Amino acid sequence: MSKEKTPPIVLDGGPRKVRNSKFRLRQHGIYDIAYEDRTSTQWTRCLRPLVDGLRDIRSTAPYAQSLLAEIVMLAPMAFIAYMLSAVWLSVSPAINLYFLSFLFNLLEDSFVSGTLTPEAYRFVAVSWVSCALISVVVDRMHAQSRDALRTRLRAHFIPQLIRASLRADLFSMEDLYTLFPVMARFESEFPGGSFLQQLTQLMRTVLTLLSQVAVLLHAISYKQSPEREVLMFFCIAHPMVRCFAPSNGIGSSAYIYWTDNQHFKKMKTLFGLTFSPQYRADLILDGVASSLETEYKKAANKLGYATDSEPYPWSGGLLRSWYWDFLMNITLDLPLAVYALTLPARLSPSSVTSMALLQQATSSLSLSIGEYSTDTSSLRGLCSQAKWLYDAINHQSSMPQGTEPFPRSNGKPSNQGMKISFRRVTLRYPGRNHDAVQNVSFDVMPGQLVLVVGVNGSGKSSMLKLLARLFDPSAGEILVDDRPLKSYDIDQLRAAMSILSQSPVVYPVSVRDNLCLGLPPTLKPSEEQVERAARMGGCSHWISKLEDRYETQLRPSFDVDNGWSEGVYGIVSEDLKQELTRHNGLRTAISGGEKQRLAASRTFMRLNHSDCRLVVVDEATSSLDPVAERDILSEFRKAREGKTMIFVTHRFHHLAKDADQIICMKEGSVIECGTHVDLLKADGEYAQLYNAQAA
Ligand SMILES: Nc1ncnc2c1ncn2[C@@H]1O[C@H](COP(=O)(O)OP(=O)(O)OP(=O)(O)O)[C@@H](O)[C@H]1O
Repeated sequence: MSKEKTPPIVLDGGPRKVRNSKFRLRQHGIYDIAYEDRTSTQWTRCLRPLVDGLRDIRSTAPYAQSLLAEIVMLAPMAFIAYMLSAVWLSVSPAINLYFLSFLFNLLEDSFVSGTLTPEAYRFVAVSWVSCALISVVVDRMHAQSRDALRTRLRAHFIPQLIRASLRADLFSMEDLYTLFPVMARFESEFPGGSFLQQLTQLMRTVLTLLSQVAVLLHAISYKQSPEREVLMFFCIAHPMVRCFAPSNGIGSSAYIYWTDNQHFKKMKTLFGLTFSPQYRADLILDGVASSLETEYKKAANKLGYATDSEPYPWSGGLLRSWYWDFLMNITLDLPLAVYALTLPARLSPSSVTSMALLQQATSSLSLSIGEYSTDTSSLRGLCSQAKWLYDAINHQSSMPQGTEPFPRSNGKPSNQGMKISFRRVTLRYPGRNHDAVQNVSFDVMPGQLVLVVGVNGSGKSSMLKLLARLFDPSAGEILVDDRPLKSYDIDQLRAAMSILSQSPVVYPVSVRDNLCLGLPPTLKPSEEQVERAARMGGCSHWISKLEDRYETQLRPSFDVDNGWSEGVYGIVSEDLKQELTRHNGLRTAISGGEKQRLAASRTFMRLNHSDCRLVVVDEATSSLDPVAERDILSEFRKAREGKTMIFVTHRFHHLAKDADQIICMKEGSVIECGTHVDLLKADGEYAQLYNAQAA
């Protein structure tokens, strides 16, 4: 066995300037970091972010204003309770500080006069305790009103985001997470909630700071000069240093980071493969599973001890220069030390109370200022969050939306199939260097049964995607009922189409809901109607074997956040774990063929109960046994009345003779078009494909 060489330890590198680049680079373990070089204009280094920030705030503040107004209107009482409680929680530290300084002043007076005033002590004690009690009650009120507001926010904004998201075209889908401010688990998703929280946080920090400064000034104003000035200086020295210290080693600039380390990338990929359920079966079937551990170990060994934690400002290599931390520490403790050292020379009761006050004041003020310096940058974030939410809600698809109703009221009666015309249509997918559909022209007349055939990758499915307007042609035009496809209201047009795709999906809902999704919202299908659709799609048999039949919850095709809320916090007993399992819904997995039958039944449900004028079946029976395939296709043929039907299939022998038109595609182009008899006579590509099947 060959002995692996121990890899070297990689230390962080300091900043380095890249020639002809406006970026500076530094290294953090396996990561490269790039940030903007601002050293040439030193004075703008501090001002620039401030000016940029103000400019941003100016442009985005109207969004924040609208969002705030919308939140207030949603739940005025909860909002008032939330804000009032926030105000109390902000000023209560200052009130405590006030009582503390009051107490110290009482102490001083007692020392000087030699008499105690019990009423005054009682007053301070009662007020202090009451203040703490009020804070407990207000804390609860704050949490309750926050929860009430969040519930309203979710109910109000999520439907708007759903609508906007479903309007997005496939090009924007790639940016879905950038466009839509919903990334976390559904349970923690409250659009506008973090805006509200940050707004309150900001308000609380400013109020806390102001009230503490006011109380301190009030307390210090009782002292004699120069003690008053010394106290003042000591109180603000540390918070000021804290305020001006850069937040990390690259100042306040934003930065990017990446890694080209192949070993790390391999480890990440192997980890992802192992823990994503989608790959589990394939890993086992392909015999890859057994080698994953060894491969991971090999990659980890090659990576060695290089730091692979992501470069956040608080990780070692990116910390600010050491002297800032030194200055912070020394300003925190030194004033107190100096004060204490000089104390014996002028010992007085007043000096003792001053020291205690100084200690309390310095630490609480510096804490507030620390929070303040973090929160001011979030004023900018706060406004842009509001903008993000509104931008998402108002997101428009990059495909222009038509307004013409479908079917047109003055057009053909809706019991006729759809007429479809392709006119020199070309489609090139973004980032591809060849056309998936090239200069294609044909007409499908209302009510025709059309067969689209061709070898893999010849552009059949792409043509259907164009028809459903998942993509728009790069050139040419598509007409529906002699009007441009683009001119129609896309939702109404899609409602008149039923497309059964190559890889149908199972939704994370019950069998019944899987069948009924996509029906007009007002329709409440009866038990018989659901069972009939299931029968037509060949599902009755396997559904009858399920314990909960139509109510069985199905395991989805993709692991999406589907609202199955569950969780464990901390270490729980076995009994608790079992109780949780009892509450978790169990989801049933179904086979590939059953999925296709389910999807076919869903299509039949739509055919039977909605105004559907075009049915497209795209290679949707590939996992079915020949008998099931024949039965389903025959059900489709029976349901032809008043509909145009397009079948895309590689196994077309039992459809060919019934087809009014066969379109044969190759490399994105239509190379033959006609009836089965015509095309066999022509003895071209179609005849070859047909004869290959018959053989
Ligand atoms: N979303 C996409 N993005 C980029 N290229 C795509 C996309 N979908 C398909 N293609 C490419 O377009 C070409 C045509 O693919 P299409 O799926 O339309 O062929 P097909 O005839 O339906 O194939 P099959 O019979 O295998 O289903 C192929 O080269 C394919 O790689």
